[in-house]
Amino acid sequence: MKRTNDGGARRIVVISTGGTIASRWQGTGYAADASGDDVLATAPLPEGVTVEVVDLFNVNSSRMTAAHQLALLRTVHETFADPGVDGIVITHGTDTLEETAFFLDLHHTDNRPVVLTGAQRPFGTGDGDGPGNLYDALQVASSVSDLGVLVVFDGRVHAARGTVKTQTLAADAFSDPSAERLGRVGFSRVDIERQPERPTPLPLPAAAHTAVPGATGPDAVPLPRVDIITHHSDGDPFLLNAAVAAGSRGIVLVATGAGNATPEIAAAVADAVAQGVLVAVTTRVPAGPLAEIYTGGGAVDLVAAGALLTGTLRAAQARIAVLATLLADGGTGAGDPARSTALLRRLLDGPVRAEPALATGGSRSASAVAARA
Ligand SMILES: NC(=O)C[C@H](N)C(=O)O
Repeated sequence: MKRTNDGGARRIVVISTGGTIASRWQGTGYAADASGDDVLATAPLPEGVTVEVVDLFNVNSSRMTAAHQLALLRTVHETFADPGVDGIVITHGTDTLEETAFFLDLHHTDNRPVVLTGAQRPFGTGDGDGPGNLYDALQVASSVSDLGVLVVFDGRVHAARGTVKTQTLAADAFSDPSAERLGRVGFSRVDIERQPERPTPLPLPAAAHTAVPGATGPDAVPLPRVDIITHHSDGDPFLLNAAVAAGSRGIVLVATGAGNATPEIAAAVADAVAQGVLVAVTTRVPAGPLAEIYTGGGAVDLVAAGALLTGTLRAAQARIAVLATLLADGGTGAGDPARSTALLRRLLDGPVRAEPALATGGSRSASAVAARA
């Protein structure tokens, strides 16, 4: 379907992927099943905008896979091959929206915007937030440039990088706990208050040309396995070792505090790295950077074991950075580990070092700091 408001000088393509914005009652619970045309029909169009709809898939986003994300990335590139397109809006479930947004952002080379949005309340309900979010997303997609991939939700404009789902049900579902939002949208205005920080984008991965969502058998492209493992009191290396044994090419360790675990886990990380597995360390704490402060199984030892700290990126987006690295370096995770490590370092924020006074123990000795770890 194509819709135009008032001459429609700005051409926006809406790519529909499912989520609550497209979800209807199935008798036992909600699931995505409304078409992109039906979703678009719920929203008014900003003045001067023409919209075309692409129905790509229709899934609850907890079922999103790397094959879906690669297919979406390919569709974005194909859509922007048309110079007459001014921007793209993607409707997406909120559960994994931050992963897809970041994956697209890491590969986004165009100055035209890609804006992801969705809803916390289902399709076709009188109190739904989908129509307003879609209207806002269209407004942003038709008026900004050079900001990379954006998340527009509940009147707020967020950079893809760092933005996570912070509310399970409330309408203001997204924020970056470590940074301010980029801007606001509302009352027919888009106000951008700061520029996002983005690394040099990656080229389109070769696997993007062949990965088929849901494919098994000969159509299935072997995409690298990347696992997330969370540390906690009583934590041991069992799951990390099991992930390596299951064929993981990348592991995100969700550590405690500023990036700490145990000596046993640090030893397991060293073993994994020796086998060519990329290991990134993030934290269970919602906000703030990772930092090399503690030994005794802390971030100092995890880095010495060959892991990379993820700056302020949290688990789901750190996993996407590892996945994108592996895809860029050969597509299957069988590339050169040293090259992969250098590339992943570029995609992550640089590790934040401890203040010199604390790193050397200040008036305390370094071993006293270690003993307190
Ligand atoms: N609000 C939502 O969109 C949640 C939904 N389960 C999804 O991610 O598809």
